[in-house]
Amino acid sequence: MRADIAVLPGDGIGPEVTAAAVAVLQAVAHRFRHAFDFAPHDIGGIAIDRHGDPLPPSTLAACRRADAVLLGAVGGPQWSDPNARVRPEQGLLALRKGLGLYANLRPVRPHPATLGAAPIKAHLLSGVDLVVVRELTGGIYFGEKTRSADGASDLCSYSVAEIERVVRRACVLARLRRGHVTSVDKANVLETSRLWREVAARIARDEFPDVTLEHQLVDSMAMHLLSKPRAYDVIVTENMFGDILTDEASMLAGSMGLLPSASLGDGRSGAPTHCPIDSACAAERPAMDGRAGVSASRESDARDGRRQTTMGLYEPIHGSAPDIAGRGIANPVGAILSGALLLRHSLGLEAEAACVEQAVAATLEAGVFSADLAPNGRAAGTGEVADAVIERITAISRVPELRD
Ligand SMILES: NC(=O)c1ccc[n+]([C@@H]2O[C@H](COP(=O)([O-])OP(=O)(O)OC[C@H]3O[C@@H](n4cnc5c(N)ncnc54)[C@H](O)[C@@H]3O)[C@@H](O)[C@H]2O)c1
Ligand SMILES: CC(C)[C@H](C(=O)O)[C@@H](O)C(=O)O
Ligand SMILES: [Mg+2]
Repeated sequence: MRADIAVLPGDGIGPEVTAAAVAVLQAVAHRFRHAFDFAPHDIGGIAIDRHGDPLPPSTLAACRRADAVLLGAVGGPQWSDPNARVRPEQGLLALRKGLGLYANLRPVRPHPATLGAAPIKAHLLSGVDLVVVRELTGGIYFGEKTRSADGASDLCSYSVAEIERVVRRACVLARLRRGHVTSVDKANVLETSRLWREVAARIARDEFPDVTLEHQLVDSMAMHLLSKPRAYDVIVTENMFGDILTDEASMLAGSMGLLPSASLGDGRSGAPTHCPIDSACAAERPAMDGRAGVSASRESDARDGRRQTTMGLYEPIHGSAPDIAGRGIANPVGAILSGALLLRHSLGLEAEAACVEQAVAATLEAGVFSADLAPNGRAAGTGEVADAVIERITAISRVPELRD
């Protein structure tokens, strides 16, 4: 297969983890005889420095043309002056909005080998397997912002249609997992949350009678996520709650550096609407330790009849980590697993995606840990972790069921 992948390394550790993810995707292309073209483009702080714009029109146009976009991270102290006219983060938000990527999937499946790095008791973590579906192009992030001498405001608004489409995505995903959706809101205080709850309840009742929906207030959700994380399957929530809850959820896995994400819309403009999550949902399952394996994913292919793919943006959930940038010590696993999601959701390459996920799992099992996971032990650098994954891609691809 030929594929054009736009690569947006961004700032801080973004270029370091993106280079690792690209190296892994190149190894996949080599092993499975694909031709992936990687074209770098500026976004974020570096784009402000070079173009005066955190999302230059040339970057957005290249992303629109590409089959998929791989992004590192944006931001950093040099662009964080509160009075700055433009900020790196605006580039990322404009990209998500510009590409219509309203559903952000953030799978959380702690690997047994990294449980020791998590600040939560290990017995609470084994078997945790959840996906947060974060609404990504609405809410307070995109409402009108005002600032005057005596105050400031950020408007939070949601339309019915914005809530319907993301809740539908979550329900479709749940249907192919354990059939359970937790909708998170703040309906005891916010009007947008009361609408969210009403719409979520209607969609689940009318369109997904086979899915169990529960509602949870975001403050107590933050607590339950740590005290009973195994209770959750699919969590759907608005933009800002999803941002905060997923950084919290990274502590279930052991590090911010471990979690990948896929941001999806309805496909290219003009293309028929379909749900890429249909085919990808079961495939979220092997994300960290390969327990469900390739055969489960192939079963899902068979159910779907054919692979469904869509353009998407793939990025680790972490930021530019200015405190460790430039030292070659960042954990590239979140970026590498984002590359696996890219193979699955945008290129329809399930066996290749599972191969990357299994190679990451085998790397962690072998104790190849970056500094965030091995504070007192011998830590592997960013490139060493990537090399270890690449080595295992070759080894895993000798397993008969993974041969193409
Ligand atoms: N998607 C994105 O581009 C994105 C996401 C979050 C934050 N940011 C930006 O990043 C900048 C820094 O934000 P922050 O410090 O709040 O969050 P951060 O995610 O950059 O870092 C939080 C902590 O996690 C650690 N960390 C993050 N990723 C890691 C990795 N791969 N390996 C090892 N350790 C890792 C960092 O060292 C830091 O201690 C800000 O400008 C923020 O806006 C960007
Ligand atoms: C950098 C920032 C705009 C971004 C967000 O809040 O969406 C980040 O925190 C994330 O989680 O991707
Ligand atoms: Mg965030």
